[in-house]
Amino acid sequence: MENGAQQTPVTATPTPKVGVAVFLLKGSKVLLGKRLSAIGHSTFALPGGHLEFGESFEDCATREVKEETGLDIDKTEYLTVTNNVISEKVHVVCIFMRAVPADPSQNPQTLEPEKCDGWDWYEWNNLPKPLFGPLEDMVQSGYNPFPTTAS
Ligand SMILES: Nc1ncnc2c1ncn2[C@H]1C[C@H](O)[C@@H](COP(=O)(O)OP(=O)(O)OP(=O)(O)O)O1
Ligand SMILES: [Mg+2]
Repeated sequence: MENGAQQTPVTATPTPKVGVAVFLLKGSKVLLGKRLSAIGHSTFALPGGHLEFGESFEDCATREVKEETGLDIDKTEYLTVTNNVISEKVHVVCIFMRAVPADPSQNPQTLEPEKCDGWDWYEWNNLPKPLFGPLEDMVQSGYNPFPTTAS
């Protein structure tokens, strides 16, 4: 959000927000970046952000990945939702989506350097540490974002 129009006044009662995070998958790799935002500082997280008023989950995923990495995505689909009480003041219901890069040769760019240290592809079986709390919880629970291959 650029203009801050939807920001909650500091005096208001905290309310849950809706976040959308995207498992951008390339082969057996996933795109992660080290967060520089206050929430989850120095942890590795998926691209994503807050759902804007009137937006679909798919459009939010497409917009946030483009804003943060410059990448265009394809085959965007809903995966799951988690409820994250991150601190006394931060409660985010996070919608997890899955997508693939529209052009696998396109490299991610660090378009919001104040929010992310840089993007890279990581093997799902060799993820960097520490992961962003909500993502770590999913990994610990055995969650796998990759499509199951037909046997
Ligand atoms: N990888 C993730 N796992 C779980 N929750 C996530 C993940 N990424 C984001 N979220 C949730 C928690 C975040 O507080 C919330 C918003 O994402 P965040 O990256 O902090 O916003 P943003 O600054 O990129 O977007 P905006 O400009 O829309 O506020 O979504
Ligand atoms: Mg973000």
